[in-house]
Amino acid sequence: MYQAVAEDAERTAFRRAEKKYKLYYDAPPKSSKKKKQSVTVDLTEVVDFKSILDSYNHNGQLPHGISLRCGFDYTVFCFDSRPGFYFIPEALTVGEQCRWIRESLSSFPQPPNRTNHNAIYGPIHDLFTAACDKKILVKEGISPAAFDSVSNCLPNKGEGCGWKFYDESSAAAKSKTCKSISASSLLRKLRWSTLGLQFDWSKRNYDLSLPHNKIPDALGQLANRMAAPANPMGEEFQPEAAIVNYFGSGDTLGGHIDDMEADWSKPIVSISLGSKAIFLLGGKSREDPPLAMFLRSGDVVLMAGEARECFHGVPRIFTDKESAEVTPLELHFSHENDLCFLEYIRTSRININIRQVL
Ligand SMILES: O=C(O)CCC(=O)C(=O)O
Ligand SMILES: [Fe+2]
Repeated sequence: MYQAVAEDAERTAFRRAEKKYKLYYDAPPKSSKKKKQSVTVDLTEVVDFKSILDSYNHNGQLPHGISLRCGFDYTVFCFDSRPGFYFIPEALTVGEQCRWIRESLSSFPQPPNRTNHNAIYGPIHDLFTAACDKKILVKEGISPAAFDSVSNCLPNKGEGCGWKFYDESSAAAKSKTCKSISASSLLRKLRWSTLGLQFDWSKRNYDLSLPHNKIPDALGQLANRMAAPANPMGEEFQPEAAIVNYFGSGDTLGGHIDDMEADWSKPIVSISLGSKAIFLLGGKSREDPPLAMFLRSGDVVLMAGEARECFHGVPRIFTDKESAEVTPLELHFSHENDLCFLEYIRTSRININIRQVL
């Protein structure tokens, strides 16, 4: 039975590629002081658009099967075998990357935007600030007398969810008698937030009846500027929704197709921030062997037209110091007020993908 499941899991070319690049650890070290070592992966087949850009700028040459789209104020690469897919390396300046990292952590998870935490805790306000301030989220419902010392309590705007942030010291007592979780571990477990028209993960569709704010104008403008190569006739792209994915070490995004938007000629504009990742771009069937490529902080990918029908996913992010390639972000987040952002992004990746839904 187990054998059958294992074989099933490796059945398709897409699954095999996911498995090839996924993070595995060597057997645990004998001495507990030694850091656990990740298994070395053969990365020779991973397309590296950064080095393609460098050598193109140096000698004007491109590898076989990759071409350039001209006429934009940024460099756009395409795969000849995947029409509708566009790769814009280094599309965002470091300053822009830091701006969107800040927004992704401190404002995008704010209600009415929903996150993966909604299902358990209801809407949570100010998670990032609470994590920086080392607060604890505590389930309400025990004797308030025990909490005379509670200070700086954030207002609980939950829909009857009964969870509130408390200072660590006051929560220590409270946690003995009821459920609690630290804000920093909630931040680590943040996997997605949804902006604009709300995507309902349980139904895998947009729920237009859910309360929502328009996606921020500046994000819409950025998406529109980046979407130009996928809008050759200059048609309007209406950024109506965005899904923000948060990845920590070992997190992956399994192969999928985004098929809940009405007009597939419109691009999905996908922005990478933080640690380097491997992106797999398959074909229309999971049987088609996917192309693997690195995604770095500041890269933008567009999927439009035929590429909208292609399976894709993220089997790996690199969080070790040598491979994450986040030094420019570290230098930018050097002010003492930025320590929380710095600490988060050193070992995490954020992806913002912006969509026209209707
Ligand atoms: O994280 C990425 O680069 C891809 C995200 C994605 O495909 C999605 O959210 O649908
Ligand atoms: Fe996707």
